[in-house]
Amino acid sequence: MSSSSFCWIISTKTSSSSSSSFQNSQSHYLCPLQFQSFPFQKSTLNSRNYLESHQHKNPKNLICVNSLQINHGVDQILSPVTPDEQETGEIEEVISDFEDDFEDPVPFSVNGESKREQEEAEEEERRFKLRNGKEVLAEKAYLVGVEQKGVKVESFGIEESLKELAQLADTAGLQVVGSTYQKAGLEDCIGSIASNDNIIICIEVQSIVVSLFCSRGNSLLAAPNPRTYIGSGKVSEIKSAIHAFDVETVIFDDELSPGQLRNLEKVFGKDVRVCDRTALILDIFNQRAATHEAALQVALAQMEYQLPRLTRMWSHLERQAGGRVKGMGEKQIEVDKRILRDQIGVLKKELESVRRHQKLYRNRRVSVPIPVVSLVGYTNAGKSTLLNQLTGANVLAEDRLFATLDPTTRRVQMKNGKEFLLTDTVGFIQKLPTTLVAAFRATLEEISESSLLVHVVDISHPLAEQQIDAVDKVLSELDVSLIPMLIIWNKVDKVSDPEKIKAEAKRRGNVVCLSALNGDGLDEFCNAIQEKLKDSMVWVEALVPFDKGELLSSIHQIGMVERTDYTENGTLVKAHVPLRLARLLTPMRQLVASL
Ligand SMILES: Nc1nc2c(ncn2[C@@H]2O[C@H](COP(=O)(O)OP(=O)(O)OP(=O)(O)O)[C@@H](O)[C@H]2O)c(=O)[nH]1
Ligand SMILES: [Mg+2]
Repeated sequence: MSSSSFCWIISTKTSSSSSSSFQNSQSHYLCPLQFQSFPFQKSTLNSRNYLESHQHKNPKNLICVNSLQINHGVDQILSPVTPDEQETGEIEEVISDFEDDFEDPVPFSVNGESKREQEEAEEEERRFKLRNGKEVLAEKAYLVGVEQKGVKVESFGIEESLKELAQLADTAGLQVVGSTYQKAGLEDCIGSIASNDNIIICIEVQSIVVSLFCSRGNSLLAAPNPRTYIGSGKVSEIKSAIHAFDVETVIFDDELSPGQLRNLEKVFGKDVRVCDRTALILDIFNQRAATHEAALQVALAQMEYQLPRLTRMWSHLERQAGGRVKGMGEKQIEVDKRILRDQIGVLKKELESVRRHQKLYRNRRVSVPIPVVSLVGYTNAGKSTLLNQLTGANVLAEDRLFATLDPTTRRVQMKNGKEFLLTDTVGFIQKLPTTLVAAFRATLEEISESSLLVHVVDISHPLAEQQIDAVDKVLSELDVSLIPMLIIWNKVDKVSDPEKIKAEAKRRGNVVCLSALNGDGLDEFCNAIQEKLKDSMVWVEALVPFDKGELLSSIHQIGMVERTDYTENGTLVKAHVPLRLARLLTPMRQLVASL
């Protein structure tokens, strides 16, 4: 084993003081380690990708230990051992200490070369993604997040937020090649070995490579850096990642100021696009907008986002003029901003006219006073699946973020013949950009005009509670707090203990468990809707003349009739009805009073 064990130190310093300090102290460690130094890799990159890009080994033989574990990682793996202990079993035991974080190692391939080639081909194949029905080569994206000191992580942790950002990037058709974040307390985690350095240590033990990696760039950010949002160590780390993986887009998990965006673009170079979560979401919305109204809303939101960020023209002009030509650039940028402002004005007018049209349509619908129930919830919670299941609609429902952008309304007929309208609309997400909420305000107006909100929760999601908080936050911005709400715990078929979840739902009240996918719990859902709607209805007693038969059937269809008596002047009805129907019945209610 000793003959096959060696260590790679990837260090920011050339032949590396870290390598020699490591080498000096290694004689009594595990086995004689051979060192190979690679200058200026400075990242907490996924070491599998790093080694893959440098073609050292079949990367499937890598085991990665993340930077948090490096403290005990170095000590344990490189702890002094006697020659007798240099047996496989001993080594395996060391490795198994980390097994929670290890990926299953794949046996080393004898035919490593061809396997790697095949994997490279597969990797290249995976880069082809469908975008607007066309196959395109996915851009390579690198994700960056920041966990700020003192800011209570009230909802999503930084790792979960980055995971979601990766899903968003995938939805946008990008290929995520790595990610990093800035967090507290890692600066001394590799102690004397790399006190001034960023290093990745990879140790091959038999056919398995254990890789330890750490970066000084992980130091704590007390507050976002006003110039670059992240610290300078992190900036250099990302630059290295850009080189190592040929990154084309760097995506930040938080909204960057125009200045930060500009500075980062300068540092990372002209071939790298820098964007933030907001721009990524806008891009997804742009790809997915199916109706004219949605397309206009997204275009408007994109332009408003771009206006303060117009930077490209600067550098383009500077290059053309062979240096910074202040007056010229300023003039051009002002011209560009004016053009953009004009376009925004045109879009706003067009959008207004589309909305007027929509409102007319909605008002026509209001004249049939069927209660409107709106589905709201986190993206991917199952809203469209529920609408499809209840109404036989064919709304696109898929395991992707933001599958739905445009509202769809369908009539639901319950078993007892009662009816309501169910509206499915755009899902919410944490850190939803305010520009986007504003742009979609008109779409979301549907929500504010409904009699009941149904908050659909994916209860099988590990972050269900945090998603609920994120949805409540957006709803509070929409001023819909007066509308009654029913909570649905969807995807109960996916949880490990459905009975426990159902018992908890019962204990809380106001919560219905169901599976929109297989239809379990739909009857309870409809009953709960009816109960809730009744709460939002008003009690009326009206004498409906015989020639107003259609009103009587509306009362039966959408209201809850307690009693009917036939008199010689018409039908005396006592019922709960939606407010709008109650208004239509006003003259007939007065007739009762005069009886
Ligand atoms: N197992 C299981 N999967 C479900 C259930 N409901 C929905 N899904 C799946 O969850 C994914 C998302 O469903 P959608 O209905 O598109 O979710 P959505 O809330 O409309 O999402 P957006 O339109 O993105 O806001 C799809 O793959 C569905 O098949 C359920 O009850 N059980
Ligand atoms: Mg949907």
